[in-house]
Formats: sequence, C-alpha cells, structure tokens
Amino acid sequence: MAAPIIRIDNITKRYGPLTVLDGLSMEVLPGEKLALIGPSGSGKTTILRILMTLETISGGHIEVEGDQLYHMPKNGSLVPADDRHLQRMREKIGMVFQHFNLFPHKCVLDNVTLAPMLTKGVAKAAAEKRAMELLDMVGLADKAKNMPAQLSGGQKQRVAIARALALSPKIMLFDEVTSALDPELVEEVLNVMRKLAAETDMTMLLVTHEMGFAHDFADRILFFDRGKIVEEGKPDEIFRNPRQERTQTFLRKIIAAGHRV
Ligand SMILES: Nc1ncnc2c1ncn2[C@@H]1O[C@H](COP(=O)(O)OP(=O)(O)OP(=O)(O)O)[C@@H](O)[C@H]1O
Repeated sequence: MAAPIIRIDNITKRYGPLTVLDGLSMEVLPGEKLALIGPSGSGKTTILRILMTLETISGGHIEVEGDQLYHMPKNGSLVPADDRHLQRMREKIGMVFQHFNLFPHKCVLDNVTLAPMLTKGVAKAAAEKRAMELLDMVGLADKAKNMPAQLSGGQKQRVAIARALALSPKIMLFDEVTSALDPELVEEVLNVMRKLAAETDMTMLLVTHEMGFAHDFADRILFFDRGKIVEEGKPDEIFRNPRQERTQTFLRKIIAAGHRV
C-alpha cells in the first residue's frame, strides 16, 4: 500500500480554555477522496485550516509527503515552519472556502493568475494560458474579464476552485463550499468537484453537510464529534450501518430534517 500523503498524529488545538481538537490522528492516502462530516463545532473546518497552515496547533505532529508541517515551538504553541518551507507546502495544498474569498478588485482571470505569477514567478502569458484552461474546465471561460461582483455565488465558487487549482496542488481542501449558495446553484459546483474527482488523481478532503454528495463522492467518511474522529469507514458502512451511537443520532437528525444520505 502507498505511504500516506498526510499523516496527522495526536493533534490538539485549543482556543484559550476551549479544546477544539482533542488528540486527533488520521492518515490520508494519495488520491483518496475523504469526506469529513459531523455536528457543527466538532472541529472539521479547523483541521482543514490547520493543514492550510492558517492556524497554529497546540500539540502533535503533521506530515505532508513526509515533511513536517509545523515546528519551532513558540510561546507554547507550534507554528508553521519558515516561509520557504511554507511556500512549498502552499504549492502542495489548495483550499476552497465557504465564502469564496476572491480578490474583489481583480477580474476573474487575474484572480486565477495572481498566485502562480507572484509565488512561482510564472510568466504572465503562461499563467493566463493555464488560467483559461482551468476556467474552461469550470465552465467560465467566457467570464474571464468579469469582476467577481458580476458573478453568481455558484460562478464565484467555480472561480475559487480554478484559482486553487492554478498552483497544481496535489491536495485540495473543500470547506463547506456549497453552504453559502442558493439551492439551485449547488449542483453546478458539485458537478465541478465530481469532474475533478473522476478526472484527476488529486487527494481531496471535503467538509460538508451535503450527505448525499459525501456518500457518492468519498472513498472514506470520517465522522467528527467534539474534536475527535468517532467513526470512519466506507460511505455505505457509515450511512447504512453506523456502529457508534453518536453517528446514529447525527444521521437520524439529518434524515429527520429531510436530507438524503
Ligand atoms: N478563531 C477562533 N476562536 C475561538 N474559537 C474558535 C475559533 N475558530 C473556531 N472556533 C471554535 O472551534 C470549534 C470548532 O469549529 P469548527 O469551525 O472547526 O467546527 P466545524 O465542525 O467545522 O463546524 P461547522 O460544521 O459549523 O462549520 C467551534 O466551537 C468554534 O466556535
């Protein structure tokens, strides 16, 4: 079996007195599609933000392709490694956020070309060529010169996906990417993710409340509760036959609220 691309070992994350991740360990294989599900506040977004080095950690180890992500203890918390190391990590991992986070004063094309030009020194013409391929892939080549404010939420999110792909990451993190969308726009974003899952060998980690999508998309489901992984398994095992009481209760509530699992 291939070595894990991500190894998370005994991570803790505290905000003051609040323990958000409590000795969490998990491994992800190259190319795996994982869905992180669980109640609100259970720490799913936090683990993605930690992988993206947007947060410090309070303890534990994380390796990405064998490289330590955090070290150099400072004021009792572990901080991301130095800038060059961090830059290398950022090229390995792309993230798409719930609220798009596009640069509002840049057109769609510039949103996608900015990171490769600034961080990798890619020439403008090459960055634009690649950006147009990515915009074509997400169905937005005709919007290249539009400003973000001129786009629908679904279109903004597809630009955000193209932007994250522009650095050719091996790992993509999706944090509730459809939660801020009107229901009729959800499917267009999910379709792009289906396409990425089918056509690339990228490792994909998805935090979602769309249980039906998680079921269809993921190779493996991780169920989070109170900062721990309570249960994990193949989608059919978790959704049809959850073993843990906390997973059963969570899924019962989801079904009672009328969602497909
Ligand atoms: N910057 C912060 N300062 C203090 N507490 C925080 C901060 N960020 C997150 N938290 C807390 O950490 C806990 C875990 O948050 P997180 O966003 O990871 O949960 P989640 O499982 O993704 O929830 P949801 O499904 O609602 O997004 C929550 O109790 C949240 O209030």
